[in-house]
Amino acid sequence: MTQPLERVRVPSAQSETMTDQHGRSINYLRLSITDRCNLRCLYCRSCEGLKMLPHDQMLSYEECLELIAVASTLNISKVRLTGGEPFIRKNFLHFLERILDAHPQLDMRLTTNATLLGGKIPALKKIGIKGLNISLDTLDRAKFQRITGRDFFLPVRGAIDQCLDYGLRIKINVVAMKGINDDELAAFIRLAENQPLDVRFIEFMPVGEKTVWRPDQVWTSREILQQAQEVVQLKPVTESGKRNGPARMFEIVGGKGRIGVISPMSSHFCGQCNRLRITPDGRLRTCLFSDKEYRLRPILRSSKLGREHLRRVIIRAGKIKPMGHEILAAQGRQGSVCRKIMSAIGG
Ligand SMILES: Nc1nc2c(ncn2[C@@H]2O[C@H](COP(=O)(O)OP(=O)(O)OP(=O)(O)O)[C@@H](O)[C@H]2O)c(=O)[nH]1
Ligand SMILES: C[S@@+](CC[C@H](N)C(=O)[O-])C[C@H]1O[C@@H](n2cnc3c(N)ncnc32)[C@H](O)[C@@H]1O
Ligand code: SF4
Ligand code: SF4
Repeated sequence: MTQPLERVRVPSAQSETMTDQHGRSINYLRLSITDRCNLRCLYCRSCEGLKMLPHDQMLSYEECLELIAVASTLNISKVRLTGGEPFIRKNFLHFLERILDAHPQLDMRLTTNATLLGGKIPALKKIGIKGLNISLDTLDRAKFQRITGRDFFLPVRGAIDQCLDYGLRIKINVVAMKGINDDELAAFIRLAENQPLDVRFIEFMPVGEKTVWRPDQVWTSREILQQAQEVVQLKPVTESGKRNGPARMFEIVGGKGRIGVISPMSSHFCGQCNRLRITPDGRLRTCLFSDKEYRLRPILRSSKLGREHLRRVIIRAGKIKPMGHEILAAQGRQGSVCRKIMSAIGG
């Protein structure tokens, strides 16, 4: 249950670490810079007739920079840029440069479908990007077209090889779906065995009111790991120090890369959740699964309300961040857990 915002006390220190009512430290922001995408992935935004945000409702790069500046005063040390497809937004590379110029210490990450990466990899490297999370749910060209609605498998596959040539660290995100890509486990394992990259299988989540998700399509992490162990020997990666996120990673004995699982459906990691999300129209979403959002854009655009006000709203909202698995449990096993679609949240 959430508390009304006005009852939450906010300390007035200039730089502070955010901790929520469950004792979770918040130090990671996922900033979605667009709801637009050149793919139509069936698990994310397959529905026809999607309404896109008008441009004037999307945060400008200046407003995003202001948000990142405010986040850095709250000891947010990691910012992931996502979308929609972030590379679809004009002057995105220049925006990345501006972020790193202003915040050289920031751990800045990107999640992309890699369709538009071709030719940009040397520039990314020069800007100081060390790695990319790339979505790829199949190693088969025809199936790629069936899942994403577009025939862009070859450019994506090429971009992954080019990233590796340039020494960028690659994590491949595979949405694990029974009846769709569960016949490709061995092929993905071979990819991680032969290349120095991570392949992470994400359990299919029922996000978006028109989701095509069905419970019988969830290919669980437990099943994936059991099946993987029939193909290769796996050694759990034990995290030294603080937990780095929801993925559980495994080395492939004798291989170059690793495989991992992200299990939002079967073994929730909400107790360690350290993240906030900002939607492209500047709404703070404190949990992926909760449609409760806090409108930051009017504050950013106000001539009267300043940075301190923005900080306070973020701190107050962060304080009452929900436990997403409780929302999922309350929703039952049939429908979607939240109304907004993934491409409008950022994953
Ligand atoms: N339910 C839930 N799913 C998440 C959360 N974070 C990530 N995921 C899922 O995992 C996917 C992969 O996330 P990425 O964008 O690659 O980011 P990440 O897992 O934080 O990546 P790293 O920081 O590299 O570990 C997301 O798109 C979501 O589908 C979370 O907080 N809650
Ligand atoms: C919304 S996309 C945005 C970034 C970029 N367009 C991409 O695909 O990497 C971020 C991540 O969300 C994941 N995702 C989208 N819908 C999902 C769902 N229903 N269940 C699990 N993961 C999902 C995608 O696989 C992707 O890795
Ligand atoms: S998962 Fe990414 S690439 Fe696929 S439709 Fe969603 S936003 Fe686009
Ligand atoms: S479901 Fe919500 S609380 Fe749980 S890990 Fe995801 S964002 Fe965090």
